[in-house]
Amino acid sequence: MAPKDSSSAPHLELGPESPLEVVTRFETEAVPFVAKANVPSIFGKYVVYGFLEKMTGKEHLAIVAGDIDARKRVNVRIHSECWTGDVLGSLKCDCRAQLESALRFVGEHGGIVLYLRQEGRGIGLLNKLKAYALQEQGFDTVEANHELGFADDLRTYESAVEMLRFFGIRKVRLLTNNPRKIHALEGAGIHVQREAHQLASNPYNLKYLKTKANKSGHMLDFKEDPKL
Ligand SMILES: Nc1nc2c(ncn2[C@@H]2O[C@H](COP(=O)(O)OP(=O)(O)OP(=O)(O)O)[C@@H](O)[C@H]2O)c(=O)[nH]1
Ligand SMILES: [Zn+2]
Repeated sequence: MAPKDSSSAPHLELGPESPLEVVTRFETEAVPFVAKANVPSIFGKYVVYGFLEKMTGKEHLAIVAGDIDARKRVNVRIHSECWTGDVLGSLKCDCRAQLESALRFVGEHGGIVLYLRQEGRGIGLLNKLKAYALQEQGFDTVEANHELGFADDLRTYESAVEMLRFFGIRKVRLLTNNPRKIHALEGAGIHVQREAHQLASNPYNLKYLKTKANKSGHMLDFKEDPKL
């Protein structure tokens, strides 16, 4: 079956696949592709593909650099929205540093940054601010979520999987320290080779990073600065 709007489908080198898989790729109703445009940025030149998660109305983005050859392993970063980090440059987390590093990496080597609109590990920005207020009273990231009645991490990666399928991608070099992202993709049949994605810590995010490592299973290798 032909894509609904063949002019908007990406120009990709695709590997051999069954007609069923082709249909599946273009009939992804849950998170359909909506629009794309060139976006040159201070980090590189990208084509930004927009997708709509119909169930929630969330607008997810695939920030693509270079030509994607879906027969090969593709560099991918899955980034969850963090307004405080991404926009404000907050030092309380490592999000902005990771986003910039990933954008530069794919800008140089080719690949995709999936920008998922699941702020605050899925609790939303206002609840994240409430969690930050609790953290000022001594709670760590996980305890603050629990205090507010949320689980540790509400995020899911089905939309990321659908977006990767849109591009026909089956093998990724995933820039992450988060085992949940790896399990989510592998559970969906995508082969994952992990690329560590750890940036330098600072005095404001050290506790946050240690909580990631100690409570959320993140694969972080701390070289503690004795001055911190
Ligand atoms: N609830 C909550 N969310 C936070 C806090 N600090 C940062 N976040 C959110 O955590 C998410 C970080 O997502 P990612 O950049 O994908 O990072 P990650 O899940 O730690 O995994 P990797 O960076 O891939 O290893 C963003 O949605 C942030 O808004 C916090 O204190 N509480
Ligand atoms: Zn952040």
